[in-house]
Amino acid sequence: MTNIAPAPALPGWTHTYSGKVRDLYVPANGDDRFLLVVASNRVSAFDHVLEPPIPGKGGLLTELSNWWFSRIPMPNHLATGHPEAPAMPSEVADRAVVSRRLEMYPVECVVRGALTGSGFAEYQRTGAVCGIPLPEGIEDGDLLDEPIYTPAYKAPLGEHDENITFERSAELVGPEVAAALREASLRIFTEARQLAAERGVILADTKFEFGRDPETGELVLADEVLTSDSSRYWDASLYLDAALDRSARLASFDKQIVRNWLAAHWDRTGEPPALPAEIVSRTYDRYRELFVRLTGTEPSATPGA
Ligand SMILES: N#Cc1c(N)ncnc1-c1cnn(CCN2CCOCC2)c1
Repeated sequence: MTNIAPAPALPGWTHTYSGKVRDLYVPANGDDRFLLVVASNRVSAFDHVLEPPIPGKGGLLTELSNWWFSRIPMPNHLATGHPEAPAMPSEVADRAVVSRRLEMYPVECVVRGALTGSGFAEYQRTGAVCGIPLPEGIEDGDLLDEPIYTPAYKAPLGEHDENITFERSAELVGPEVAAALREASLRIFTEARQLAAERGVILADTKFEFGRDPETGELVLADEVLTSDSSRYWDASLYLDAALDRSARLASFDKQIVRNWLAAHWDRTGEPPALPAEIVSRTYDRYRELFVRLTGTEPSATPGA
């Protein structure tokens, strides 16, 4: 994976981890109850972090995730209003959250309302996804009659997550927690899909992460929720236009522009080429379009900020 720029030093916080697109910090005073999750402007595709960053992306996705958190009726990891939460560093205030530090479950809780990507690939190989048998004849991008829960084992950074069966997830986290993860994931997906549909947007699939609060023991929704990085969203009118080819119908509101440009300009050997300015701006515009469609408002942060 491309060497990523070092995470910025933030007063009062110690950098502890960098993923493809996010950086994590713990309080410098050793308080292990909190975590700072900073969304970078980095964009990744084909397991590479690309250059240049997309100005405004981190702030927009953080705002969208927080918008969803406020509409999902279950405990979440945000430490907003916690009397002892450390201060938010002003340098990243528009693209970070101070969160409760949880005991994270090693399960990516994926819910699919349509079949594409790794789920469709597994279906083509086996006729099933995560041990769930599906009818014959499903084509890439087809909507499923009912959403399916298709968990994955959270692989270490740089490795691919591994689709697992529900039974395997129960071996990893215990049967009660596995059932609670499945129930919560399907419930949240169903409600979010309905809200998106009312706005002309198809929520095709998404990935949730949960943890256990060490103080209360409760199940807590963590990470980012229902963003363009953790989900596939399609425009409903395009999806239903049979005159369009598949790629146009499945025009997602995320980095598909980046993937398409890379597919045409990179042979997947060596490091990927830098993205042209036009691709950077068009990608931001797609993130912004989804934000406006779902929330009905413009994102607070602007790319130049
Ligand atoms: N959100 C959140 C959150 C939270 N609220 N509490 C504890 N951990 C996390 C968290 C966020 N991302 N990751 C994956 C990165 N891990 C870093 C360590 O190594 C394994 C991967 C964990």
